Amino acid sequence: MSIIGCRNLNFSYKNRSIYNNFSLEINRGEVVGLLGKNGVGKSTFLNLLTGNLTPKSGEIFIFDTDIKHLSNDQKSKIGILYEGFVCYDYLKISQIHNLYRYFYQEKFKDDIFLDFLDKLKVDLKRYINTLSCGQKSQVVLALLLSINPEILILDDYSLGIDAGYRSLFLEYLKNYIKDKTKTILLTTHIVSNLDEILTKMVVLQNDKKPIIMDVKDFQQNFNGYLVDGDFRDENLNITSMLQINKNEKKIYGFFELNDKQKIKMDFEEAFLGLIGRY
Ligand SMILES: Nc1ncnc2c1ncn2[C@@H]1O[C@H](COP(=O)(O)OP(=O)(O)OP(=O)(O)O)[C@@H](O)[C@H]1O
Repeated sequence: MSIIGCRNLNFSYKNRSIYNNFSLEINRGEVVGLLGKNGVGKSTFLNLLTGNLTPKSGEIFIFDTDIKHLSNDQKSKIGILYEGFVCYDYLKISQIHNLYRYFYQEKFKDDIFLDFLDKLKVDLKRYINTLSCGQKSQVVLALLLSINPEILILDDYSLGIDAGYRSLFLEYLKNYIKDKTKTILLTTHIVSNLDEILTKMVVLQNDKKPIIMDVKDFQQNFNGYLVDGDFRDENLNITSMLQINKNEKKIYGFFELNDKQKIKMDFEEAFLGLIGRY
């Protein structure tokens, strides 16, 4: 049973088609990155998934249930971070904390929230609207993790947060998914170290079919090579090319070239090799 998915999804904004017969299955325990350049349709997918937008046609399901028919109990097991985090700006951190405790009762994990807030080092009496963008993100992410949802949907979780907090949050996420009962679907523009938690990547591309693959398969089969500046091979399916100078360039793709120098790549470089740098 897939826990999140869509079948033959079609969606357009007026005449700009974003999804064209898009199908996706995410299983329980997977951590899926919905990735791609600005404007390819990442937030749109999350908005379709959460019912904020309605598709032209196709089915969208969560917990194997059409999203139109999700029960309140099913909804309470989903934690969503919207891009730019809609948050109760006019409340103090302590008030929003109490609100969540009251609403989620024993489901709310106080220790997780307080542990995060301790690292944030701000007074709980501060109003949310007096916090910096990154601090607001930290409060919202702490609230989300504290309700311990079965499904976590994070739209651009890295917005405004610094490298230290991002790495702390990734550590928490690793712990959160350890028993393989939780599922995460996230979008982000910061892909460095993402391979530490992602199991699957869904790479959306303008006017092209999305690439859906396991991160391990991507890392094993995607290569980059340093070649001569004038290298050409019409038979190679080169996903992107980076001219370094007149005599050298890097080429990337799902191919093996035994007579060329392979580039040692981290996930970020491989990802840029896949989608191209602009
Ligand atoms: N309400 C709207 N009306 C018309 N076009 C829209 C609307 N919302 C988004 N778009 C367009 O649809 C495309 C997909 O937008 P979306 O926000 O899903 O992209 P994204 O991949 O999340 O982008 P980013 O990485 O910049 O957050 C973009 O080209 C955007 O300009």
